[in-house]
Amino acid sequence: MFSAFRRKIALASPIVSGSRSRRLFSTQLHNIANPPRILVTGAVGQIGSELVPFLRKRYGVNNVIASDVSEIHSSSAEGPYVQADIMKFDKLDEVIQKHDINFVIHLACVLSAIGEQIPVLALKVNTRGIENILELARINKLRVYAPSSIAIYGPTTPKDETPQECVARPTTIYGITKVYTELIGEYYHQRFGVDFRSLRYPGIISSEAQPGGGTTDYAVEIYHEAIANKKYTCFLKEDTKMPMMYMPDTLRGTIQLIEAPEETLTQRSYNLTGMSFTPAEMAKEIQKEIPEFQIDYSPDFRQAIAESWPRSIDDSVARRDWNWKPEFNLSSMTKHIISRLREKKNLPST
Ligand SMILES: NC(=O)C1=CN([C@@H]2O[C@H](COP(=O)(O)OP(=O)(O)OC[C@H]3O[C@@H](n4cnc5c(N)ncnc54)[C@H](O)[C@@H]3O)[C@@H](O)[C@H]2O)C=CC1
Ligand SMILES: CC(=O)[C@H](N)C(=O)O
Repeated sequence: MFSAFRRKIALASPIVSGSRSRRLFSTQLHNIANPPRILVTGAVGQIGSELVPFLRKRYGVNNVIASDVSEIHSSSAEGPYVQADIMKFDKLDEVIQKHDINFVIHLACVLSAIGEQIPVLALKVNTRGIENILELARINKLRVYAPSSIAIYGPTTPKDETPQECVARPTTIYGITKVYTELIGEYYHQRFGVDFRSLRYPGIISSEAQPGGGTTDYAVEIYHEAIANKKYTCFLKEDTKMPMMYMPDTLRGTIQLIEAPEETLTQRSYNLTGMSFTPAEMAKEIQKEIPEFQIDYSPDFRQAIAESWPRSIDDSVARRDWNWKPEFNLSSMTKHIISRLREKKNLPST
């Protein structure tokens, strides 16, 4: 009876062993003759709006299909775009078949601050989204990259130089869903051979795209306000140190991980960081470029979230396994962003 049951299950969902499946599911991304066919979910968000053009430059415009629940897509991301809700399995399946997708970059999510305002939305979008993507990956033999976050860590995690492997008991709904993302991704990898990879991004800072409702958003808003109004009211206390990374490093690190040969990887989800600083340190750096800039502080509910996360991250395992090394620090990023924002607004450089 048991063997009949096993045969039935095997027919319904063809399970393959880890090593064979890794060969089956892996696509050599840098193979020019056979480029990947990538679906990016959440493509309209902060990371997607810069990652999509970056991927298109590397793999070809028509090989990267941007998608989001939103009807509108960024003007900078010109190329194929599909409106698709991550909760709708059949619609996603249709897009995958129609565009011959073999790799999903899953960015659709609800970030930490919005997550604490509407926990049930974050819970649904962030868990059902990854479940749908992984199940589609299992059935269609797709690769999956889905970012995690420093939000997987919580108050009982070591705060400084948080190691790759340590206690991950977050207190935000967003963090809980990110732990789930990592674990379910690892399960699909071990059980079904899906090539699942992830990076635990710190706060991502960009000059081009606006943040989408996170706790680290102050570190993006501050530059825009410094240029527009020469002052900023920060929603975190001045001494709240957090791990961060500039977008060009994020894009480079993401490509490095997704293109890394399978045999070099010792993890499915890697710690990653660029720098760590406080709002006061960031303000000081901005004042070197804009001496009149003023900052004041009015901490809100996001202070408690920030205090539950690490102050700095140990990403030595990523450095060792696939040669990760950030290029920007607080000073070089600040100079770069301010000159970029001035350029966009046709303002003189000093
Ligand atoms: N931006 C950051 O600082 C960090 C981001 N990450 C991760 O990177 C990924 C992308 O983040 P961001 O671009 O910053 O987020 P974002 O909030 O800017 O963008 C998320 C996108 O998902 C879309 N979306 C929401 N619900 C959807 C649904 N039901 N169906 C389809 N699309 C839906 C939104 O319309 C939005 O365009 C997420 O997994 C996030 O957890 C991790 C750590 C830091
Ligand atoms: C660190 C993150 O995951 C994100 N930027 C957030 O603040 O929610």
